[in-house]
Order: sequence, then structure tokens, then C-alpha cells
Amino acid sequence: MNALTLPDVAAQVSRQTLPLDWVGMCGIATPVLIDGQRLSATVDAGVSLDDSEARGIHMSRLYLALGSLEETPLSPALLRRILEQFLDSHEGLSRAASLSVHTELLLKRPALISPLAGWKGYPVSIEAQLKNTMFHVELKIQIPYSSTCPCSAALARQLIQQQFVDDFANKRLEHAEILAWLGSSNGIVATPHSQRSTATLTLRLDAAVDELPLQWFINQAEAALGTAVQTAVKRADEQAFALANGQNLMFCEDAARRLSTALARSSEITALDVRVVHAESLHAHDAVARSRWTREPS
Ligand SMILES: Nc1nc2c(ncn2[C@@H]2O[C@H](COP(=O)(O)OP(=O)(O)OP(=O)(O)O)[C@@H](O)[C@H]2O)c(=O)[nH]1
Repeated sequence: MNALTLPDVAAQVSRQTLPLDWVGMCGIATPVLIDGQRLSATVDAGVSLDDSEARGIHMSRLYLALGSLEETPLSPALLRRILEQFLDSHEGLSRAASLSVHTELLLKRPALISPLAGWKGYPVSIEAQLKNTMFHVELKIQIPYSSTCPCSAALARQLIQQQFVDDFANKRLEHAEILAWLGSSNGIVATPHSQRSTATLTLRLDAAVDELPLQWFINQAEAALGTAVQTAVKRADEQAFALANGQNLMFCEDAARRLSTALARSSEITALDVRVVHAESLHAHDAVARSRWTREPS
């Protein structure tokens, strides 16, 4: 038996006629090339099935079109070429195609003070769509950071003041005694709560952008947030981190506003969705804020 005699169910007419919005494969394993790194990724690839009578799409044609992902650096142009192959190989069946690449970008980050550095992983998804010649790319990036509650800091400061009143009431203030008190556990009788937090940025790239500026967006976001989580840490780095957090108190609302304002200045994007999650240590639930923004067409 040769290939010509193999039954082809996809080519049959469907008994139920109904177009489908999306048909494809999710979780295809592949290497991808981003910023000179060869990364392990999973891909979701699909097309619409607009021919309501066609039994199925041709999944092998989508799968084979993904071959260039392991050889060519990932870019909007490459994603577009693959999506065009999806549609060319489904002529008469499909008018829309989409491709999502999920991976983790690894960036080496220096310590705050010591000459150390370490790797940090940033989960990213690159999602491309082609429909009626309209092509667009969205980047989804997750960025971990640290946040200290401003309300908790104010309440802790008040308790420290109260302790000072209790310990020094009706006493002559001696510099050496106060210095020693500040270094004791009474001098910091309460501490504000802080938490590891996550910002998820969804950015729609302007059609003129011909690269994937993932690192640039991550750097912009971390600069806006101010207290990125660290990699290699010695005591000097931990002390600098404690100072940075003390000078950078923020509610989830503050974090969402800072990110939205910082990224709205970027001409590379036409739409932005910022979602921040503060995994509270005060509560068993999270504090969450969201900001969405779309550039008006000029
Ligand atoms: N459409 C469809 N295909 C499926 C599904 N699950 C598995 N497949 C298989 O995907 C394989 C590849 O399909 P095709 O691309 O049509 O393969 P082919 O007919 O050898 O390739 P062409 O000659 O290019 O059409 C087939 O063996 C299908 O059985 C499904 O749910 N839908």
C-alpha cells in the first residue's frame, strides 16, 4: 500500500456543517532562537475552519511549517511567514491563522552591591495572528518584583514611635543611648509586610516593529517598579535591597500606575494591558490591579 491509497478523513465532507473559529495543535515542543539564546518552547498553532463542509484541517501542514523556528531567530517577519504558510496550505478552508510561542527568557542580572550576578527566568509568550492580511503580534511577559505595603510601614512607624515614648519618657536624651536603642529590637519593634509580586504585561506591537524587544520592555518595567527580585545575594546586597524596599513602598495600584505610565511612552506598542498581583503575606489572598490602554489611531 502506498501513500496514495491511504484514507484521508480530513478531505471528507462533514456530516454536520459548521465553520469553526480555531482548529489546531497546542503544546508542540520546539527550540526557538531569541536574543542569541536557543530556548525550549511550546507552540500553539491553528487556523480557522471557514469551509463549513470540510471535515478537518491538515494538521501535518501546520506542524511542518514550524520547522523554521529552530533555524531562524524569532521575529515578527518569521511569524508572519509561518502564518502565511498556514493559510497557503489551507487555501479554500481557512482565512485566519494564529501562532503562540511560550518560553522562558533567561537574563543575567548583577547584584546590587557585590560583583556577583545570576540568572533570572522571565516567562514570555509571543502571539501572532494573520486574518484577511491583517497581521499583529502581542508579547506577554511576566516580571517578578518585591513590594512593601505603605500602610503597614506607616503602622509600624507609629509603633516604633510609641516604643520610643515608652522607653525614653521623662529621660534626658543621650546620643549614645539613642544610637544603641536604634540598634536594638525595641528600635524596630514592628516591621511592615512585603511580598513577592508579579506583573504581567501584554503588549501589542506596532506593525512597523521588526524585532521582539523583550529585554527592553523587561528593563523598562523593572526600572519603573524599582525593586526587582534579586539573583546572587551577599549581606551587602541584602542590606541594599532592604533600603531600596524602604524607599519604594507600594500598593498594587501604585505598581499598575507606574508600569502603565512608563510603557505608554513607548512608540513600539499600540496597546497595553498591565496586571499586577501582590501575593500578600498579610492575607491568604492576593491584591490585584489592572490597567489597559490602546493608542488612538493617528
Ligand atoms: N484534522 C484533524 N487531524 C487529526 C486530528 N487528530 C489527529 N489528526 C491527524 O493528523 C494527521 C495529519 O493530517 P493531514 O495533515 O491531513 O495529513 P496528510 O493527509 O497525510 O497530509 P496532506 O496530504 O498534506 O493533507 C492525520 O493522520 C490525522 O488523523 C484531529 O482531531 N483533526
